[in-house]
Amino acid sequence: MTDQLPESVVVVLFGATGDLSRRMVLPALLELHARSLLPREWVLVGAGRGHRSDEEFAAEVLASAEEFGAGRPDDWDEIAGRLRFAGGGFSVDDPGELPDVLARAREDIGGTPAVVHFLAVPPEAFEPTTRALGQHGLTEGARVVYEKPYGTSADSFAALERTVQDVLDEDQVFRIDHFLGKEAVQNLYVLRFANELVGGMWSREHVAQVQIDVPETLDVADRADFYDATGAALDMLVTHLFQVAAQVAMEPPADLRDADQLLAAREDAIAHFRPIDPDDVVLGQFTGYRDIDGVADDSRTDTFVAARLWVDNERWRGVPFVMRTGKRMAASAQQVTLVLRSPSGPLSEEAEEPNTIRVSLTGAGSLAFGVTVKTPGPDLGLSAAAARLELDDVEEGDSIAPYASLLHDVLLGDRSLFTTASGLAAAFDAFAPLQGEDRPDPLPYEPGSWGPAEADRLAAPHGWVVRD
Ligand SMILES: NC(=O)C1=CN([C@@H]2O[C@H](COP(=O)(O)OP(=O)(O)OC[C@H]3O[C@@H](n4cnc5c(N)ncnc54)[C@H](OP(=O)(O)O)[C@@H]3O)[C@@H](O)[C@H]2O)C=CC1
Ligand SMILES: O=C1O[C@H](COP(=O)(O)O)[C@@H](O)[C@H](O)[C@H]1O
Repeated sequence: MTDQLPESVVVVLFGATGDLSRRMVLPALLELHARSLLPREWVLVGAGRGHRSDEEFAAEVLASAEEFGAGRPDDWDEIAGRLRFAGGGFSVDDPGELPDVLARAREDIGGTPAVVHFLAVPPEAFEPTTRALGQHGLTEGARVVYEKPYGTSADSFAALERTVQDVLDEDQVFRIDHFLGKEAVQNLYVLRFANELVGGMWSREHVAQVQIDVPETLDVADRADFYDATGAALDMLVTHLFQVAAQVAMEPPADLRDADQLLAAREDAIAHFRPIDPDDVVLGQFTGYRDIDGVADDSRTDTFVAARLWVDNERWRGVPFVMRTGKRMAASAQQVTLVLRSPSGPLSEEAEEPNTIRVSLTGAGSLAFGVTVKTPGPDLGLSAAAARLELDDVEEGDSIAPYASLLHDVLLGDRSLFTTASGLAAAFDAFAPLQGEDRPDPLPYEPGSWGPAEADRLAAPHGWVVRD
């Protein structure tokens, strides 16, 4: 890690016209600019297969800021002057306008700006774009950011990885999983390692079950093609939920600020994931999904997945990690819950609810303790209660969006919040049984519900903590 921003940078955003760019990447870049976290000189080159003038692209960037970011920046005219578009596609056979636009951007900035290529394109475009970067001499000294899913199976992951290693050195490669950039996901290890109150509970001695629950009310109609080819398990489980599980399960690195140690700790946790037993998985598909334009009439794609994962190491042996996510569900939440074992002693049988330590990953996050208290009054009755702390309720705190945080790390060369090749290989190995012939059929569920009732058995005996 260099720990220093480069003097100047050109960011090339492949897929700049797409959904992810509009909703997350462009607002993140503007957030970094507003917070003075970009190099003094920077240029953004949007790259795509169609054609646009720089002015047309600037209008799209502004629309993205107004819809998904902080609105029109006060210094918009200055920002607009930093935006370029390179159309005509980018392949091994034909690099389109990119080499020329990039060369002009470098000239405009002067000196030798750093270059970041951000691949916000569908997964099938990762390999051809990587090869084209090599073919057209655009890799030297550059950093290359890959979106997720980085591979869609153990085999396709390995094939992509071979191409990437052919063309790039590992320290040039940044594989994004934006859940790792969330403030609250980083807070998981701060809460644990800086507080005995939390960290003291962090093992099978005290924890009966870990829940990682990300229900979404969101629809998929505006990205049906992508979604129908992907499904909930690939889109969310083997990616975000596994990475969060690794963040929970990892052994303490000696130095949390050492990127290599943090990466190794997360990787080691994933290496202990037992391959998922298909009997420990419930897939679902919401009623009406097959009527969406772009979805096959006989689609078996899962829009819901609940799974029970076992982490075979000393700390977690025998503790189920139960995970759930889906579209068109009853509510949106992103919550990690440690469900604690019952205490021994005189009131051990009486508490209605187990103690919980709950971390919400939404926004800047929150921490809540579910405890049992005395019911106020003359008798010794017991009630369930919760104490909650907003994690951005901290003096001088100013939370940062995940993509802004991760893009900033790319500029610094800090890879600690990115995934590694061996971590992803182990994740696909644990996931593989779900891609074989034993994959369960998706069960129907009503939009606005909590998914198929069958999924409740996976969270027994406590039940899903996130509920009505
Ligand atoms: N959307 C989201 O919420 C999230 C998406 N992601 C990941 O980000 C990536 C992009 O997702 P998203 O923006 O939704 O996808 P889109 O389908 O919107 O595609 C992005 C852009 O990529 C270009 N593109 C499409 N197909 C190809 C192709 N075969 N070759 C080269 N370029 C192509 C298109 O731009 P043009 O026509 O201008 O060339 C398109 O606008 C994916 O890997 C996805 O998994 C990750 C997290 C969240
Ligand atoms: O990667 C993805 O993440 C989003 C959820 O992200 P968040 O930033 O809203 O937490 C999910 O909706 C999408 O399906 C998936 O591709």
